[in-house]
This record gives sequence, structure tokens and C-alpha cells, in this order.
Amino acid sequence: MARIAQIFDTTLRDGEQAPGCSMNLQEKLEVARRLEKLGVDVMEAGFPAASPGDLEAVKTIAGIIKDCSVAGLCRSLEKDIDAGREALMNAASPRIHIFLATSPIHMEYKLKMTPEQVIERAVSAVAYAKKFCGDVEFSAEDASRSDPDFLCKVFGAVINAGATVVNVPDTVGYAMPDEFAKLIGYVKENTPNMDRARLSVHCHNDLGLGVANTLAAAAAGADQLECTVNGIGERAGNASLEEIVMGLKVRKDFYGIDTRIDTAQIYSTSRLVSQVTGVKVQPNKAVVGENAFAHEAGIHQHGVMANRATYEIMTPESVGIPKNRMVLGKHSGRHAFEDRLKDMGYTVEKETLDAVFMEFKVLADKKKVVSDRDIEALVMGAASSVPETYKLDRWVVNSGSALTATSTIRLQHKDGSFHEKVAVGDGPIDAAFKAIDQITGKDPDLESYELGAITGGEDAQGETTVKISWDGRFWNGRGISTDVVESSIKAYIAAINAMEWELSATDVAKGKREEAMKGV
Ligand SMILES: CC(=O)SCCNC(=O)CCNC(=O)[C@H](O)C(C)(C)COP(=O)(O)OP(=O)(O)OC[C@H]1O[C@@H](n2cnc3c(N)ncnc32)[C@H](O)[C@@H]1OP(=O)(O)O
Ligand SMILES: CC(C)C(=O)C(=O)O
Repeated sequence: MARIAQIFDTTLRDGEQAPGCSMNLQEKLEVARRLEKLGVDVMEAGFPAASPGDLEAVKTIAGIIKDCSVAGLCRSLEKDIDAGREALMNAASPRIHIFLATSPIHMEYKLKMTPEQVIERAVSAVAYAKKFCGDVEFSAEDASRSDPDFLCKVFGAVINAGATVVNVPDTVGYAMPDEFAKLIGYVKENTPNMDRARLSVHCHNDLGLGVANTLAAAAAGADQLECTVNGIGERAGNASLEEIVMGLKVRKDFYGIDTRIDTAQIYSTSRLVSQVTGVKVQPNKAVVGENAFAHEAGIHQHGVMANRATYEIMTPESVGIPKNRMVLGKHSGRHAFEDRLKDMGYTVEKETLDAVFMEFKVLADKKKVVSDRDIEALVMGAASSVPETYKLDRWVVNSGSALTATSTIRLQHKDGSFHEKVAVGDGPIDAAFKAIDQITGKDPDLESYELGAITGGEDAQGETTVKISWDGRFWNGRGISTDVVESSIKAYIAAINAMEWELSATDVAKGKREEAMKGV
């Protein structure tokens, strides 16, 4: 009988550590709900001690997610574990995840601790966490560059202190598959009481081997696999969830391992993560890339026409890539539209459905055929929008080779008032953004600006993604329109709204904490 490997998803923690991948609370919640639907066994929702915002996010997710464990990452420090405890107090199935480095280089230069001190600290941290949480994972950071005997000694000690999972991270993506499999086998054989804990792996992708190492470790006996959707994460990223899961599924004959993932949810989850982080999936990305199931060469097309299995080792449907279906256009009705949303993995409230359907009709008037990508952009716009402090009312932008770009922008504030400003800039987008800054009184840095077409064709919609920063924090905004200046303006306003919302939420949380402190 096949064994089951648990899938531990860390998109919301390690994934979020990737430059520019930070998500606001609303976005994290959306991703968390989708991960639950996907069927992950554990989701790591954040690092509660990192910031009040991260603590609130983990707390909110922990209060909502019921079908899988929710984990929070903590250093081996009581204050971090206390933050983890607070963040997870409402979780149906909480897991405190503690880490401490075990490699010579990390112990000497980063932690400035001796190996004996590391064992002592790891044990005391696990024992402390165990007082409030039955499920405690311990990760030996940089395990793949640690002495294997020392690693087994640390793991044996933390299992004795109550750890339920011990994790072997290839923190810097240094391991080679055969070598990593050997390490897993060694740890399994030589860790005292290993039968009392689950053995996990967490592989990074610095040499492009994150998935290969994870699969090799699974074959060698690891029974929890840590990964992220689309492989996002620190530096070159983490092992990608979709590649691990489909590797095990497609080659079940080889691995004999199952997961609980509903693979038909993979594609929509990948799209959601790409949309909320603003990080595009490369076209040739395995499993979820635009070209993953495309056949261009004649010999391949001929083979696929005779039998898809000649050149496809899995079907697009098995990962939730929809088949070509009814064309949606301006004559389509609500039933067909709702059906398509369901097929694409979206369950939306009636109110959102009404709003998106209206937008769909407006778009269908401009475009002959509304594609799945167009629909996805509409749903994401409606579902992920943070409260709108500002809404675009109207705009005019003049630009050309012989005149300075000028913009007039009118925004409506949530209190109902209208605000209009005129600005000049280096080009139409700069002029528009400057007018918006004048209205909002904020002057964030524009970190990145990306413009693309959602689909091909002359009537394609423009999709703009902007990332802004202020005081070391980042916010994304997305805008779509058949006019690229308008999509840019919408994206910038969306990012400003996310910033306004997060800053005011942090102020409220800070106020509450200060209030509570007065009573101590
Ligand atoms: C491999 C990984 O992915 S680990 C997770 C990495 N993720 C993150 O770092 C994101 C969240 N981090 C943060 O927000 C901040 O780094 C914080 C809040 C945790 C700490 O911030 P600061 O107090 O300013 O410390 P800073 O980040 O500069 O340095 C880290 C400190 O933690 C110590 N430390 C590092 N790992 C551990 C650990 N596992 N257990 C205990 N202490 C640790 C370091 O030795 C250093 O200690 P020092 O301040 O006494 O020199
Ligand atoms: C905290 C651990 C699991 C980690 O992220 C790493 O070592 O890469």
C-alpha cells in the first residue's frame, strides 16, 4: 500500500520572504483559504514575532482555517514562542515551528554559540513551546551543511523534549539528490526515538535542485515535504508544491507515495499566488506554466492528435487547467458565467458575483471573446480588493513627443468627497501618479512597474502591476483595463489603498496593545 507524505506549505512564510512577495492580510487570507481547499496538511502562515502585522495575519488565518494545521515560525527564544502562542491560540490544529542552526558556520558566526549551547537552547525552546502546544516542529537550520552525527544528537534531544516533527532543511540549496537521500536515511537510522516523530525536509532551489532533493528525500523515508506554490521563497525559492505533488502522482509506480492534495486545484492556486504577489510564472515552468501543455512542433502535434499520451505525461485537467469550452461573450448569461467561475475554482459570494458579472458585460462590449484570464483578472480585482480609501472617478492625460505630459485626476475618498489635481511628469504614467500623490498626500517610492497584456490580440486587456514602498514596507497593486494608462492609474490607487489599509490596521493593533499595557 502507498504511504502518505504530508504536504507542509510555507508560501505564506518562506514564500513571502522572497523580495517583493509580501502580501497584505486580505491577500494572505485568500491564499490560506485556497491552500485549505487544495488539501495541504499544514500551512505555515507566517513568523508571528516578525511584526505586529504578521502576528495579526497568523492569528486571523488560525481563527479561520479548520481543515489543516496552521503553523507559526519562531526562533529558539521565549519571546518568539510567546508571539507564536498568541498568534495560534484560536487555531483548530496549531503547530509551533521552532528553528535553530546546527551547521558549524552558522553556529560560530551567526549564533556565536557552541554545539553544546545549541543543543541546550533547542531543547529548552521545544520544552517551553510544548507547555502550550501539543504539536511542535523543530528545524535544524542549514542541516545539509551540519555534521550528520551532531544533527542526530540534536534531533534525539528535541524529540525527548517533545518535538513531534524534526525537519532537515537544505537552507542554502547546497545538497545533491543522492547525498541528501543518504543524509535522510542516516538521520532515520541514527536518531534516537525517531519513531516518535515525523521526519520532514525543506529544500531551497539555489542550484535548481529543490524538487529533486525533496523527491529523493521522500524516497529515502521523509514523510513531510515542505514547499511553496510556484516555488516562491528566499533567493532562488523553495521546492515547488505543484512539481513535488505531480512528481509523486505521475510516478507513483516509482515512489509508491500519495499526498492528500486535490491536484485539480493546483492551477487556480498557482494563478492566485501569482496574482497576489505580482510574480509571474515563467512560461516554461513545469506543471503550471503557460506552455506546460502547449505543443508547437509538427511531429508533437501529430502525435498528440493520435494519442495525447505520446507527448503528455499528465493531462492539463489533472492539474485543473480547464478544457476549451463554451465561448463567453456579450450574449452569455449569468448561468454560463457562474459555471465557468466554478470550473476555474472560484466560489464567490452573490454580491461579488453580481459585481463581477456586471464588469464582465462591460468588458464583453469592448472585447469579442472574454477569456479565462480576463475573467480571472475580474474576479481577483473584486475579491482581493482591500477597502477602497480612494476610488478613481475620472482622468485625462495628455502626452506626446512635442509636449510635457500633463494629467488631471479626480478621485473619490471613502467619505464621499471628491479631490482633483493636475500634475506634469516625465511621461503620462509619471504625470498621473504625481497627481495621485498630491491628492493622497503620500509620496511612496515606486519599486516596480510592470505592464502586460492579459491575452493576445488587438483587443487584449492591459494588466498593470505596481509595487510601492514606504518606510521599508511594500504593497502591490493591480489594475486592468483595455486602456493601459487607466490600468496603470488603477494599479497605483490599489497599492495606495493597500498601504492606507495596512497602516491604519497596524495603528489600531498598536493602540490596542498600548491600551492593554496600561492595565498591566
Ligand atoms: C532560514 C530561514 O528562512 S529563517 C527565517 C527567516 N525569516 C526572517 O528573518 C523574517 C522575519 N525576521 C524578522 O522580522 C527579524 O529578523 C526578527 C524580528 C525576527 C529579529 O529582528 P532583530 O531583533 O532586529 O534581529 P536581526 O534580524 O537583526 O538578527 C537576528 C538575531 O536573531 C538571532 N537568531 C537567528 N536565528 C535564531 C534562532 N533560530 N534562535 C534564536 N536566535 C536566533 C541572531 O543571532 C541575531 O541575534 P542578535 O540580535 O543577538 O545578534
Ligand atoms: C526555518 C527553516 C525551516 C528554513 O526556512 C530554512 O532553513 O530554509
